[in-house]
Formats: sequence, C-alpha cells, structure tokens
Amino acid sequence: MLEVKNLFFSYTTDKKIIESLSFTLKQGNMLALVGESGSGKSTILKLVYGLLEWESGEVFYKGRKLEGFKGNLVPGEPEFKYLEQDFGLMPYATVGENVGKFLSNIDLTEKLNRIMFLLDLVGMANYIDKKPISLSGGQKQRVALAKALAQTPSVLLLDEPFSQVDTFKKNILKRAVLDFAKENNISIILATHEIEDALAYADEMMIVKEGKIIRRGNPYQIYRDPQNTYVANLFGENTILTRRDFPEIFEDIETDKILVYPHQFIISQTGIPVKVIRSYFLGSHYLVESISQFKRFWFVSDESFSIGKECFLQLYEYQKLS
Ligand SMILES: Nc1ncnc2c1ncn2[C@@H]1O[C@H](COP(=O)(O)OP(=O)(O)OP(=O)(O)O)[C@@H](O)[C@H]1O
Repeated sequence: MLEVKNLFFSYTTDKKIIESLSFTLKQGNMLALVGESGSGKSTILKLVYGLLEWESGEVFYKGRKLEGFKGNLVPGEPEFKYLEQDFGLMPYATVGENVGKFLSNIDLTEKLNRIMFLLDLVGMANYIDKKPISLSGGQKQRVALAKALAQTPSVLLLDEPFSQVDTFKKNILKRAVLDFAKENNISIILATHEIEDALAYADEMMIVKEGKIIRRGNPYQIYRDPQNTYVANLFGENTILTRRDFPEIFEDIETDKILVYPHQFIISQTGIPVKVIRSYFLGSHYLVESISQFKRFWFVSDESFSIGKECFLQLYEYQKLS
C-alpha cells in the first residue's frame, strides 16, 4: 500500500505547484489522475517516483517511509517504475536490449524468453532487433511499456502511456498491459487526458486542478455526480442549464443548475425547441450541436441532422451542479 501525506512542492519560489497532496493506493489497484493540461499530473508522478524533492510531507510504501529524491543515489524508487512522456529509451541499443536492460544475465535463455514475452504482450515481437531511432512514436511507446514491465515493478507510474498508439490497436494494448498488471498485483498510477482510460479501467479516479486533488472516487460515481463544471468538462461535451434561463425545465427539479450529458436528451415532439448547428459522425451515432436561446445543446442521434433543422428535446436524466 502506497500512502502520500500532505506533500507540498514548487519548481520556483513564486508559485506552489502541488499543495497538500494526500492519497492512498491499495496494492494491485489502479488510480487514474485526470485533470486539464498543466494541472500537475506529471509532477505528482515525479514526486512519488522520487525524481523531484518535496518541500514537506511524507510518502510511505508498505509501511516504510520513503526518502524521495534525496534518499536514492540513482533517482527513483527501486521497486517503482516510471514511464515518462518521452519514453527514456536508449536510441542506439536494439529494442530487445532496451527491454532487457535491467534483467539479470545469469540465465540468458530465460532473459530472452522474458523479453520475447513482453514484446509479444505489447505487439512488438517482430521488432526485437530494430533500434528505437527507426521506430514511430507509437512503437517506441510500446517498447517503453515492455521495458517498464520487465522487472515486474510493485508500483507502475504511467504518464500518458498510450498517447501515441493508434486508436485501432490502442484498446488491445491497454487490455494486455492492464490485465498483466492486475495478474501480477502491480499498483498503477496513470496520468491521462483520455477520460475513457479512467472510466474503463481505473479502480479509482483523482481529479487534479491547479496542483490539488478536488475529487476522488470511483469513476462511475464521479461521472454521475461531477458536482462542478471543471470535473464535468473532463467527460466531454455537455449542456449546463440554469433555472433563471430555463424556468420551465426546472418545475420538478429541486436545484438551480444542472448538467446534461448528450445521451440524456431525447428527441421529441414537444420540449425545448433547438436549431441544429452541426452533426458530427462518430461511427455508432451522431453527436449533434444545436442552439436554443443562445445556449448550446448537445444531444445524440442515430441519424444526421442537417444544419438549421429544428426539433424538440426532452430531458430524461441530469446531474445536479453546485
Ligand atoms: N521543470 C519545470 N519548471 C518550472 N515549472 C514547471 C516545470 N515542469 C512543469 N512546470 C509547471 O508545473 C505545472 C504542472 O505541470 P505538469 O507537467 O505536472 O502538468 P500536467 O497536468 O502533467 O500537464 P500535461 O497534461 O500537459 O502533461 C504547470 O504549470 C507547468 O508549467
């Protein structure tokens, strides 16, 4: 179990970047750090790994107090692995040498088997003799993942680990890597922009804003009760309605402000009149942008709506906002 207690950190004297950071992570669980760009996700990973020196606070792992940056001769906790955004591969060593860099040389057959197993896991077995310099960004990212998993770390700190992998194969890779981590009881902290990663795979989510944790909970709870617009906007398009602008909608609603996800509107014969601005084809459905009383409404539809088409929307679910 990892326990972070009241960490403070700044890069420069004039601005605190991380304030009063506290959280715990159970062994084998996955925690997703989600927040807008610059909110402090990478900094949190670097602090936990021991690449940056915290000003005050404490970190414990399995009951042992970690010394952080100043405690290790080579920066980084030995039981942890940190996969940084720029991969950290040796460009002129082969893919196989990169993955095997920290593996024991006592049994070379076992070492090669392990390298092959990991490269197969990330879909890169055919590239074992290639050099990273000749690989694409997504391929390098796969190799870096294999390298991070090579010694089966206890805690894996992943910074946008799938950002460069093409969408087509991304889900296969995510499942393979995250299943491997679960099977091997590896704890993961994943910093991500891709909210789907957090929703689909994380045991818990922490929402980071300006270096502070503003929400923590399971992804379903946070999605169904975002409480404020910063959190809600991380989940994509939505419509925020207030009693003042739409009193007729609020007749049976207790609160004064609500948030509606696109799938929570029904296209109807009566309701809120909207005019379509544009339909976006998303494969399985269309996301439709429309307007009513200068307010943008987002809803989903099986069919495309032409620009200027008028229709009515009814609300069948919503989230209360503060
Ligand atoms: N080496 C540095 N020196 C000074 N300020 C920095 C440094 N690295 C990051 N920062 C600042 O610290 C804040 C948090 O940055 P961080 O990289 O942790 O955010 P992030 O949430 O990971 O962003 P992104 O999602 O874009 O990777 C930002 O305001 C950033 O400008």
